[in-house]
Amino acid sequence: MKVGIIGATGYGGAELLRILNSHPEFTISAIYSSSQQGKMIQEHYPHLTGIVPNTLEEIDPNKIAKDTDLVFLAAPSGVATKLAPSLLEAGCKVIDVSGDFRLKNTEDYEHWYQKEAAPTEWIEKAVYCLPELNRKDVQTGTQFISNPGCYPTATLLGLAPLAQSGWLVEGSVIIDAKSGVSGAGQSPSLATIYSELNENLKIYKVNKHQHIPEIEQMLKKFGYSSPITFQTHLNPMTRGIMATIYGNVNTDVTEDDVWNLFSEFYRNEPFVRVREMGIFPATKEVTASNYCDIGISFDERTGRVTIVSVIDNLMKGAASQAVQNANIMFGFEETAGLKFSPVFP
Ligand SMILES: NC(=O)C1=CN([C@@H]2O[C@H](COP(=O)(O)OP(=O)(O)OC[C@H]3O[C@@H](n4cnc5c(N)ncnc54)[C@H](OP(=O)(O)O)[C@@H]3O)[C@@H](O)[C@H]2O)C=CC1
Ligand SMILES: CC(=O)N[C@@H](CCC(=O)OP(=O)(O)O)C(=O)O
Repeated sequence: MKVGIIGATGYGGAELLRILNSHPEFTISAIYSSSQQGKMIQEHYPHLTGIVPNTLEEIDPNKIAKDTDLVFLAAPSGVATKLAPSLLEAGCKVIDVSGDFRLKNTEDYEHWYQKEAAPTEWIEKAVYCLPELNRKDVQTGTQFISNPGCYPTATLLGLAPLAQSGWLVEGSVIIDAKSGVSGAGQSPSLATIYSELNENLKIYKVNKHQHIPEIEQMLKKFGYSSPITFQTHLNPMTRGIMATIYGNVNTDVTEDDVWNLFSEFYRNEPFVRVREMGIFPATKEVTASNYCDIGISFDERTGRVTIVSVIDNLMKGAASQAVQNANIMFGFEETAGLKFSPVFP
């Protein structure tokens, strides 16, 4: 299967290139850039020297549809809104890693992203797929997948077992999340320069993060309908997200119930690893992999469960999850090209 990457010069695009370069089913047929056409990818990313094809091409939807079976869109929000419809109309399959097609309610998108939403007919066509929770929504013939956000991936995988169990007390969920700086992409900003980031810890987008409605949209489907408190922090590290999630459970629930729930829920999931009760994962334990690792503790004094969920934001939070979705879309083994272990230390 021939695949192309739009946004190959970005961090998410570079990870897509690295993964797809050794994928057993997909062959990279073209890489595209809106600003560096004709340049070679190694001029931008020396670590990708040797990858073929290496010349960045202009973005022409009709040509892309001729040259590829599937295109990954890894561009800033607002770009897919304009580009995805023409790629889809030209006959391409598309996986978009931006937030443009995740929210089914266009008013939510416009409120939280402060951008014009895509036309409703295309939003309806987009299948939101966090594989462990939504793989059944991808049918034979699905042409368009909207890849989940990085924070929602960590948060929803952490919360799904409890949210679906019906044990969660409405209104009790609080999520305290931290991300490495690669989550902000490659474009420099004041917040991401070394002198502002190093030896510092900053909370940002307090009660305004654009991933809040995405998390709530899924939680509602699980039967948890209250608004959540969700806060994000910029941590002085390159990769990784840790979502620390708190929620109260009904009074008759025990620690064993919580443990059995999580271990059963993820028993057959190749990319979710639940630690023993009271053992917690660290971000480095998933670096450069498609894993989401989860730790749980139940405090019987407060009736509160603490869940810690870690992912690599560029991998399970973006590129490797997009490849997992591509495997599902084409009916390949879901783990194809993704079975590598994390990099440590
Ligand atoms: N970083 C992360 O951890 C995650 C990112 N995402 C989302 O993935 C997307 C990509 O993120 P990331 O790789 O970090 O971002 P980067 O800023 O690192 O890269 C984005 C790339 O998009 C391309 N681009 C910019 N404008 C346009 C345009 N008008 N048309 C086509 N391409 C354009 C640029 O390449 P060029 O100029 O060569 O075209 C650029 O290299 C974003 O929507 C982001 O929100 C989702 C989950 C996690
Ligand atoms: C550290 C950091 O800045 N992270 C970014 C993640 C953005 C992202 O992935 O954006 P979409 O999923 O909405 O496309 C943020 O918090 O906005």
